[in-house]
Amino acid sequence: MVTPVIRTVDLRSDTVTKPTESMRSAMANAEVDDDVLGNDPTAVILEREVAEIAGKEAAMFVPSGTMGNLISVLVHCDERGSEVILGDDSHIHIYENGGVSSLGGVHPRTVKNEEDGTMEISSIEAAVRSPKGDLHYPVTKLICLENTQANCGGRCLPIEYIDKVGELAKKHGLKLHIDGARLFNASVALGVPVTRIVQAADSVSICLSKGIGAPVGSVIVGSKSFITKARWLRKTLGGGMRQIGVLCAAALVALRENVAKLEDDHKKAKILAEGLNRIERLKVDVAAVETNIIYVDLPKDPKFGAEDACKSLEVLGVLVIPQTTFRIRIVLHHQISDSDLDYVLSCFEKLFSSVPEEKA
Ligand SMILES: Cc1ncc(COP(=O)(O)O)c(C=O)c1O
Ligand SMILES: C[C@@H](O)[C@H](N)C(=O)O
Repeated sequence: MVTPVIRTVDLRSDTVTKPTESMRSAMANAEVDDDVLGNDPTAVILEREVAEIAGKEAAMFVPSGTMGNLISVLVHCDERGSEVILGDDSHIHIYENGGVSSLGGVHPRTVKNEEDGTMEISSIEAAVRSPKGDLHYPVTKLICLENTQANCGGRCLPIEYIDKVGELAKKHGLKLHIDGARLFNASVALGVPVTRIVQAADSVSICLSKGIGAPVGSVIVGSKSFITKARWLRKTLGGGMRQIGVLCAAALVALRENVAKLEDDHKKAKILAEGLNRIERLKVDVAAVETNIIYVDLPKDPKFGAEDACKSLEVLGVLVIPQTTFRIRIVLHHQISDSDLDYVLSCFEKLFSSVPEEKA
């Protein structure tokens, strides 16, 4: 008999949040206009606000972080035979369908992501290929970082590190892009303003639809000339949108109301990580939980791996996703309550406190 679901706690990602009442009201009342034929007035307000938050000249709303990264890479890598240096566990390389290559013809040159989300600076420099180099080689145009680094567990890149990569980029005449899908999480966790974190970057893609809970969208920031080129590319990719003020209004509410909630997401993540780590058969690197992402390592039981555990947790109403064969990813967000945490812990205890019955 299937245990009745007592409640549903959705920890699959911070992309699962539902628009708040204040967002829905703002959406309903948004001032709008055609953003292809002119400028949607609410989009203009949002773009100005995010450009100021990031300390960059200009900004542009895009429907997804994937499109934000793609446009940014393609603006910087505007010549055939261009190469981008990025982490081997970066979202651009792993989860964006190889768009930089398949759509942009840009060659990815991966460098190992360390556990803390960085790439060794010496390895980045060794990967740079110069236009004066060997006839066999593509030409490096861009370095991409990711802050926080999602696949390393939401780790924050230190400011000093980003500045050093920026210096390296300048030394070799390269540009620096930051995939800032969870940049607000990094800013809150580091206690450093967004402007300072991205100071060395030529462009940044900032998700509004993740931790701060907008229903849709990201914003890319950079110089005025970067955004002018980006706007053309967005249209080329079919991203020219009409009355986007409906979406931008919700994003403005997210910016103004939800950045302040991120610290609590991080606190909840730490509490849940500590609780899970107390369950004997589970292992969590609690010290590595810097923001809202937790990795839970399961016993290496081929009869009950991450996929099986996620299915069993789903029956209890806890929604999480497998990260690897024996690892589960949990992502906290502002619509998770303290009592949800207690319930999630009880479900993991129910599942893992006893050694599973030999499966028939
Ligand atoms: C680090 C990172 N970058 C980019 C993206 C892409 O954002 P979107 O899902 O809006 O395309 C995501 C996840 O969604 C992400 O986790
Ligand atoms: C899976 C990935 O694309 C998404 N950005 C997430 O973290 O949920």
